[in-house]
Parts: sequence; structure tokens; C-alpha cells
Amino acid sequence: MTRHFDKSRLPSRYVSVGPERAPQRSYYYAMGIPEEDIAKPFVGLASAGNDSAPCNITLDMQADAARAGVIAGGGMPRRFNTITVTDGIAMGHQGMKSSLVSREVIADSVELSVRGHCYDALVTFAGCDKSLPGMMMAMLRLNVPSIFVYGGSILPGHFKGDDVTVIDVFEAVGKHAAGGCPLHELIALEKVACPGAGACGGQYTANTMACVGEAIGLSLPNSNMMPAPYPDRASLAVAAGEQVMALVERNLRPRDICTRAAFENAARVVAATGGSTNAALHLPAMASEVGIDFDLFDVAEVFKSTPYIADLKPGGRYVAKDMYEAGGVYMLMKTMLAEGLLDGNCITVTGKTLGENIDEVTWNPDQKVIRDARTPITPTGGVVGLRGTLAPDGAIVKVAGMKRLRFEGPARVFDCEEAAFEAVENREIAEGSVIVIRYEGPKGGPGMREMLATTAALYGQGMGEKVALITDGRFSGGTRGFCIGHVGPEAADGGPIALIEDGDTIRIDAVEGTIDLDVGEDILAERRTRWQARTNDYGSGALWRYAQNVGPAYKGAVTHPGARAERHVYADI
Ligand SMILES: CC(C)(O)[C@@H](O)C(=O)O
Ligand SMILES: [Mg+2]
Repeated sequence: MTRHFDKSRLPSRYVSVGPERAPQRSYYYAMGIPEEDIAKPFVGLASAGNDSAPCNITLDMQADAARAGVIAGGGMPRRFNTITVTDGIAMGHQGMKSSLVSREVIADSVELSVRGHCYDALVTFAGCDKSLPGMMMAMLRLNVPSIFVYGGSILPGHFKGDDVTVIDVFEAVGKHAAGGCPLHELIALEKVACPGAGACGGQYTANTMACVGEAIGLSLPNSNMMPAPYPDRASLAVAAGEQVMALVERNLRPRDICTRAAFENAARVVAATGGSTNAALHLPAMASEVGIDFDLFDVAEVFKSTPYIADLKPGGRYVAKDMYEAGGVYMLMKTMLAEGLLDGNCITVTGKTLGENIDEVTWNPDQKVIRDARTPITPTGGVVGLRGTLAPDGAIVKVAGMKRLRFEGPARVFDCEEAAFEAVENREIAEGSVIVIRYEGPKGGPGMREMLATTAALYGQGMGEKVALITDGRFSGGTRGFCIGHVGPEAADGGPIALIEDGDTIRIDAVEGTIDLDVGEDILAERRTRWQARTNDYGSGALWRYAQNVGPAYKGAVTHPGARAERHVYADI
């Protein structure tokens, strides 16, 4: 395809046009790039590829495949890499404090690489929880024509006749501690649960954010659900590379795509799939990059009127591969649009509207993963926002697949996850208790740890539905049970969660959307006079810096003011 691009209006003119840029061009000649290619638009291919986990190991290959598409579309591909922190490996120890912080570092590193080298467009490749929103945040921040590519999910493992994922291993740890799973069985399971490349297989955080990528319009239709090991991922990457050049020609940018209606579409798809509570953090963070106020309460408002449709783990039965075979996110959105649950007018990276993309999909009645939106699994309630005296700044709970939606019980308070985990392992938690894990918020942790090790241990012991757990930290997309996260204001900021004492009555109602601490005002006022702010152990480095800058969870736990100063938009320089 021959396209003509006017380089004088593209950012790359700053490094490649004019006699004063001869030194910069020398570097390009050094890399074997001929003169006519230096004259083309530069396209950053941002890969989160590395050896740290199976989610990331195919990303460089996919980014490299996209080069051919960029070249065919008339551009010059420039691959670069960023870091990741893999939750599954960081889980259950201090390493998890680096996870959410990595989202900001990923966004910042992509921003700096693109700004520094003046790339005109961007295709991003991510495979793990924080790299997905991190990449999309960078795309929105930079606002150059961009496409997001998810590296794809892992295939399910097979154990004793069932499909399994890494969550089964986390839960088996709890079962083992409770005497319900012999060590040899745990070891046999750990060896087969993750059979190759790709991100964790259920509707956990990575797959949830992959669905967001398509629903919000930043990914090509039905590209993200294809499992990572499938060879066709290479052609998807080529298509993304080629399509981004069409976006450059048309000057269609992420902020044209990610309107408020697009964010609402994305939130609906999260709830309809019983997706990860982390989406209630990442969507506000992404919206802040666009200058749209779309906080936890806006997300929760959308959740309230969204039926739970896709039968996916952890609440349901199927994994991402099944979702792909059933027709993917677009099959889900087909039935949602038909029921008026989506705004079909939002523009997407195809250059067409979401509705036009959906028109190209035929409804498949012969699959079991995605229900018709008229006959959902439950009429609402994949994920529910909460607010009340215990959480004036809100909280979030995933109720997909849960039988019990109300809980009242005495508090059992812990000031860090390790202390709570130890009590769970030692079976010291009484049935009916509300476990409180605090000082784990964005600032307090710092880093708002995800607490799958503790919640899965509870579930594995059969206590998942017999206790509730509340925290100013977060949960995995794989967490099951009555687990309420993102409680705000966080304990480090002196929120009500900091004032809870053992035995206080806590009431949670996921039908009404409330979370309350049953302690009188006067008692709380007295406790506040005794309360002392706690410091965490991080006095320097990235975690310290994050704690200094981070905002509240309900606004996405971000570290900068977001898109307010429009004149700083990179693509408009
Ligand atoms: C390890 C998991 C399952 O990936 C988790 O980090 C999540 O948030 O879903
Ligand atoms: Mg996670």
C-alpha cells in the first residue's frame, strides 16, 4: 500500500528533518536505515517482553512481527522494551508492593522513550496485569495514533480431568495447609497448571484489561482473546502494524477514541464478564490521562445496571481460550449492544464505530460461555461498588458466582498482609469474622498489594464464604469470596479503617452497595485522638517516590495530575 505522509506535521521531524539534524540521521544510518526510510513516520513498537513470566515471553516476537505491517503501511518500525512486574510471582510477599508502582513506571518509560525519540505512532504489546493499563495509559498520555495488542492468554492446564489455572494452585496451598490436599498432589498440580506462554487463564486482571482494550476501542476487534501460543497471533500483530499507519494517515488518536462513553462501554464489559476488581482502579487511571473524571463511583454506577453474562472463572466455569472459541469480546458485545447496554457510536482503531465493527459479527447460539444478554447469569452484579461509614471514598467487591451478598460480623484486625496470612495458615480466624488488613493502601503499603495468597488460602480451607475480608489494598482478578478492596480513605491517611478495633461490628451489603462500621461517633472521635500515622519501611527509591506522589485508590492511584494541561500533549508539539 502506498501512502503519502507529510512528515513536516509529525513529531519525528524534530529528529530527522533539516541540516541541523545530520547527527541524529547518522545514528539511523548506523543502524542500516536508508535515507528514504528515515523520511517515513517513525512507529514505536513498545514491548513488555522479557523472561520474567509466561505472560511476557511471546511479546517480543509479536512486536517484531508487527514490523512487517508498519513497513507495508509506509512507516518505519522502532521497537523498544519496558519492564514488568508479574503479580503471580510477586504475590504473597514484599515483592507485590512493586506491582502497581510498575504500572506507572511502564507508562512513564513508554512516554519518555516516545517523547525522547519523537515517534509519530505507537503499537504497544503487553501481557500481564499492570503492563496492559500501563501501555494504554501511555497511549492516552502521548495521544499519538496508537493500537494496543494483548499478548494473549495461557491455555488451561489439565488436572484430574478438569481445566485448571494458577488460581487452583494458590487455592491448593490453602487446602494443603488445612490438611485437605497432600503435598504430592500440590506438587503434581503446580507442574501442570500453567502449560506454556500467556497470561493467567481466567477472567483475571490481564484478561479483564484485554477485554477493556477491545471495548474501549484501542485494540483491533477480537484480537485480544486469541491465546498466546496460537501462531495466528503473528498475523494479528502484522495487522496492528499496518492499521496504525492508517490511523496516522487519518490522524485518528487515542483521545478521539476514549471518550466518556467509551469508558462506560469498557466498564460494562468488565461487569458483564465478572472481571477483575482491579479494573475499578485502572479505568479511572486511564481516564485521568484523558482528562475525564471517571472514578470508582462512576465505574460502580455502570456496574449497577449491567447483567453478568459471560460464565468465566473465577466466578464461573470457563477460561479465556473458551471465550475466544465462543467468539470473543465482540460476540459478548454483540448481545450487549442489542440490549442497549453499549454505545455503538464510539469510534475505534478500525476507523469505524464500535457498532459498525459489531455488525460484522454473527451471533453464535451454539456456545455456552456467553449468554444472550436477555437471559443473563444474574441480572446485575458481576462487580459491585460500596460506600458507607467505613469507606467514605468507596470500596469494591466481586460478587460474580457468590451465593451470599450480605455479611455482618466482628472485626479481626491486622496491620499488614503477612500477619493476616499467618493467622489464616494457623486457622486462627473464627467463622463469621470480618478480617481487616490495613496499612496496605497505595501510600501506606506502599503500593496497594494484591492479596491473592491470603484470599486463596481462605478459599482453599473452605472459609471463602464463611468470613469476609476488607482491606485498603487490592485483590487478584482470581480472588473469590467476600473480599472487599480499595477501602478509602486508606489507613495511612487516617481513614475510618485505621480506627477499627478487634470485635467492632462491620456490616457489608453488596445488594445495597454499603459498607459500615457499627461504632458510635464519640468512640471513633476518641480513638482518633489516640491514632498515630504509621510510616512504612521504604525511605528511598521507587516505592518511596510512589508513596509521596500517589493519589487515592478511587481515582486510580495515579502519581500525576493527569491530562489537564493540553498544551503539553506530546503529539501537538
Ligand atoms: C496472578 C493473577 C491471577 O494474574 C492476578 O495477579 C490477577 O490480578 O488476576
Ligand atoms: Mg494482579
